[in-house]
Parts: sequence; C-alpha cells; structure tokens
Amino acid sequence: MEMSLIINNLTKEFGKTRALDNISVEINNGEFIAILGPSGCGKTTLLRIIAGFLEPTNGVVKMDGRIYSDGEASLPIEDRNLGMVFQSFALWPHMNVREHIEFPLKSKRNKAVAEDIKKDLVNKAMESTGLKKLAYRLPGELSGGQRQRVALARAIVSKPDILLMDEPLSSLDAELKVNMRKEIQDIHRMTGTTIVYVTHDQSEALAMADRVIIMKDGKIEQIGTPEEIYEKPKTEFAAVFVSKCNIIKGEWKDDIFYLRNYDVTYKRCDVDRYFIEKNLYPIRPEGLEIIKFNSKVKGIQGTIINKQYNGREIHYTVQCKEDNYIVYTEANKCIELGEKVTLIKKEETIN
Ligand SMILES: Nc1ncnc2c1ncn2[C@@H]1O[C@H](COP(=O)(O)OP(=O)(O)OP(=O)(O)O)[C@@H](O)[C@H]1O
Repeated sequence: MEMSLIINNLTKEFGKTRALDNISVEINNGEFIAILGPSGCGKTTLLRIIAGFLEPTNGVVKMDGRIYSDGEASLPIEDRNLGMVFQSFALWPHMNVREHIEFPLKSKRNKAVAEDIKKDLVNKAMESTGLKKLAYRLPGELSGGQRQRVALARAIVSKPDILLMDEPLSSLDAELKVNMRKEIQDIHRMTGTTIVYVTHDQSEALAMADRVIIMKDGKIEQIGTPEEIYEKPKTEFAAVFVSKCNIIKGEWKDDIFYLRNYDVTYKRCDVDRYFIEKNLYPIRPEGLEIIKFNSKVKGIQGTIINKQYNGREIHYTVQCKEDNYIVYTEANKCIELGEKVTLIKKEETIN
C-alpha cells in the first residue's frame, strides 16, 4: 500500500516540557489510525502539528511526498487538504446545517470548483451523515449527535486527504457515543479518507481503528492492530492501559514463571520478551479463574474487596497480599464481598 502520511523523528518542546519525544510513524493511504494515551501524553500536540497549528521543534511531517513541516519550512494550514473535527464542534448559532457544510467550499482553494460540483459535494456529505432532512435547522434546534454529524459533514465535504479528529465523541452520552462510532466507521468506508483519531478511550480506539498508536509521556509505546495491541501488549503500560492486565511479579527461569509470595508456577505462553526481562507475567482479567478458597489448590489466595455487576460479567477486585488483581467472571458465578478465594490462571490464556 502506498504510504501517505510520514512522520519522522518528530519532537516538540514547550519550554522545558517535551510534549513529543522523537516520534516516527508511517500511515498508509486510507488507514484509520487511533492515537491512544492518557491525558498529557502528547496526542493533541501531534494532531496540531499534522494540522499545521503548531510547528515542531525538530522532525519532518510529509504527506504524499509533500513537506508539511520540516522544522524550517511549513505549508500553511489552508494549503494542507485536511478535514478536522474537534471535541467542541464549534458550530455558528446563526448558520443552518446546509450553510455549515457549504462553508469549507467557499475557501480560496476551492474557488475554481464549479457551483454544480460544489452542490453535489454538499448533497453527498449530507447524505452520508444522514442530515438531508435537517438542512435548514439551526444548531440550537439539533441534538448533540446531530450537531456532531454537522461537524463531520463539514469536515469531509471537500474530500480531504486526511481527516483529523480529536476526542470527537467525548461530549456525547454513552449510547450516542456507540452509535456515532458506527457512523464514523461508515463514513471512513464510504470516503476512503485517511483518519487520524485522537482518544483516551481504549474501547473507542480498539473498536474503530485499523491500527492503534499507544502513547505515553510524548513517546510511542506500541503500534499495532487492535488485536495485536490487546492480545500481545509489548510494555507494562500497554498491558495495563489497554487490556487492564494484572501484572504478576515473580521470576522467570527458562520457560517457567515462579510467582513471588506464592508456591505457584506458570508455564510460558505468548508472553513478550519485555515481561520476561522484567520478571513479570501479564494476565488479563478474563485469564484468571476465581474459586472459593481451597488450601489444597495451588493458586493466589486473596479476599474479594469489590464487586461490580456488568450484565454479562461480574468484575471482582481481589486483594492478595500487597497487590490487588482484577478478575472478570461470568455473571452466574456467585461470590460475595469479603469472601476468601483462590485465583487460578486459566490454561488457555494467551498471556
Ligand atoms: N502551549 C503549550 N505550552 C506549554 N505546554 C504545553 C502546551 N501545549 C501542551 N503542553 C504540554 O505538553 C504536554 C502534552 O500535551 P497534549 O495536549 O498534547 O496532551 P494530550 O495527550 O492531548 O492530553 P489531553 O488528553 O489531556 O488533551 C502536556 O504536558 C502539556 O501540559
């Protein structure tokens, strides 16, 4: 596949704060990329540099061979063919839906586009976002989800090379969020646009993206497909942030892991070298089984200190000596708060 957006050794410093620390990534044409990380990790800074709102301290951003920024020269924002959707959708109260969507086509760079083509582009953008019937409504007469769709339609109308999205769903309620995910995926499929999507919500990133970039402290921790990121985390941070892994301490000797504090061993499954070097074993919450305390069974002993019913599953927090572990079980399993239990690693667990 043809490379589209190339980011090379990108660094951004604000005074003493290094918001981006030597970031390199190549994004394919038409790819849906999620940038995932906690608050302050540099996601927005990366997006703002791609957009052209910020200049990097060092490094290069190139789009289809064209230099966007290289630390010296910089292509002005209006000459980068971008669509943008941000957390606050910034709609003008006096402009109706249709006028909002027409607006980007009135810019200088679209001057040469014929009126009937513009009309066609606006109609297509309204159709793909389901806004046709609402064309003459003002923002104040729309629901949150409908306003978000106007922002999306406005961003895609001029067929951008890249669509940049910064936490676009964060102000919507839970149900609407899940519906809008589907709409964004539909738009991606229909338009084939490259999408760079910033979020701190791992379920959003895993659900929609072709590849996920996990960031921490201005650095890339891991890049991979949602499956790779979830099933084969390569760092402790990726394992905990995305898969909610329990990080069990102990010691590796060849392919056997000896747990610290317990007379228990685990055989090596698909555990990344990173964890072996650090004498750790990451286990996802569904990779442990809870049984009522049984001193004859070799496992981690602990006490249930929290229980959350979650529909299909129950999420338990189990206090085991100095560590707390999270375990998900089927909802029909009945273990009470305060009960003593034994945790056993399921055989089939990948890690
Ligand atoms: N204009 C600025 N001046 C100084 N420091 C800044 C500036 N913009 C960002 N930073 C710092 O750079 C770091 C990265 O910020 P950034 O906004 O990229 O994080 P983020 O991952 O998008 O966080 P959030 O999810 O909270 O928006 C933070 O430590 C932030 O305080």
